[in-house]
Amino acid sequence: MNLSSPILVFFITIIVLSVLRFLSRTSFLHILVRCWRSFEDRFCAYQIFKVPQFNDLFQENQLYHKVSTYLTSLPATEDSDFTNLFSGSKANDIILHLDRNQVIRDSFLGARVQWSFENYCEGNGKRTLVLRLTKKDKRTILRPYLQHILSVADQIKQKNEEIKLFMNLEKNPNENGRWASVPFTHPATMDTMVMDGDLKIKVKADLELFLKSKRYYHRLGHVWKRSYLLYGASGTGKSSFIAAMARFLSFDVYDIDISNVSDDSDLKMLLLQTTSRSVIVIEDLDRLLMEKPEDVSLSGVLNFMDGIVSCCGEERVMVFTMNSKDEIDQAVLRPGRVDVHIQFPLCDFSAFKSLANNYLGVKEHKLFLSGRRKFTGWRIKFNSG
Ligand SMILES: Nc1ncnc2c1ncn2[C@@H]1O[C@H](COP(=O)(O)OP(=O)(O)OP(=O)(O)O)[C@@H](O)[C@H]1O
Repeated sequence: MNLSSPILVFFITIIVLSVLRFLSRTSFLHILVRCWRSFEDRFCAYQIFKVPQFNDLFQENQLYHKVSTYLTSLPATEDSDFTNLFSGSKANDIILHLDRNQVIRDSFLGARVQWSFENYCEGNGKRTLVLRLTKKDKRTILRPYLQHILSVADQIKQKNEEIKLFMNLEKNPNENGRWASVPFTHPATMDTMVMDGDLKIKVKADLELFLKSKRYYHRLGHVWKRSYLLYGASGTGKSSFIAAMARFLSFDVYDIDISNVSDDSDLKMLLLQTTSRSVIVIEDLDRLLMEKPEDVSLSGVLNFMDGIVSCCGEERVMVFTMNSKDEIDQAVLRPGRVDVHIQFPLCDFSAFKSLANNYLGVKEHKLFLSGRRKFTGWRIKFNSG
């Protein structure tokens, strides 16, 4: 035995005595609790409410909607032990939805995260999505991860081309908001619209330019919106053209029924509850302005058209229809309020032949006169941009 052995024994004895003293003061359970707490302290949680609390507008949280779309697309949802099945808007379409308290794991840039659907108000089904991740990863991945989710959800929406028609059916808001939605199934597209070919190209180019002009609008300090006036006699294809525009843009349609609007602030609230990337429609604006309804004032309508209150959302196309704009005060249609005017003429013979071809597959008929196809009466006027 050399000299270091007694010193070693001395130190080992001291350590053993200290551990015994520590254990005599602290029960094993306490140690376990401490370990668990320090493990839990590493995590943080974020809640995404379906309808934000204290939101009098009952406006659905778009982040909730997009995160649900994203989670539904993950293979982990299919692998989950308990998943709800729903039919989709298309035939034979099946949608998976996680059940309450089921957990789904995902990873992003090497970090692991965990999602769960939870009810924050037992009984009435108010739902929230909870994201859990470590505090260490929070700083580096939270924002990029959420941005990633938003862009994946947008891509899924575009791929599915599933657009919705929203209608304001009742005057009083309820828990689900002011808008009721159904899948938008109007069959009109830019291809099926019968109109002057040049005009169709101009409209498509205008819409495409609008989509790319976010920076331009921001630089000028304008709300990123574009307004169209479609005018012409009844049955000349204005509503079909709105459907074709929505399909071309893959935007949802919000069709405002003024008779279900209780006052100017209700009109504002409806606009606030529309989402970005949408077409907002007021049909028969001329009738509305002539009849001067009691509930909604002219200034309420003009503010709506200016999009003053729409500054909290972006990428909106507003469409107003009229039978005729002759009697309308020019201030209502001034540039900025309405950017593009498109006239829809009565059907001429060449338009009739195209419609017969589109709807009935009749290309030639003995009653059809030969001659060049020329559409007459279509007119487009750009007020701005
Ligand atoms: N230019 C067109 N191209 C394709 N279809 C058209 C055209 N014009 C009219 N139609 C067809 O005629 C029908 C009536 O058209 P639509 O409802 O779009 O007209 P509208 O101008 O909106 O009428 P209203 O002002 O009464 O609402 C639809 O079935 C539509 O498909």
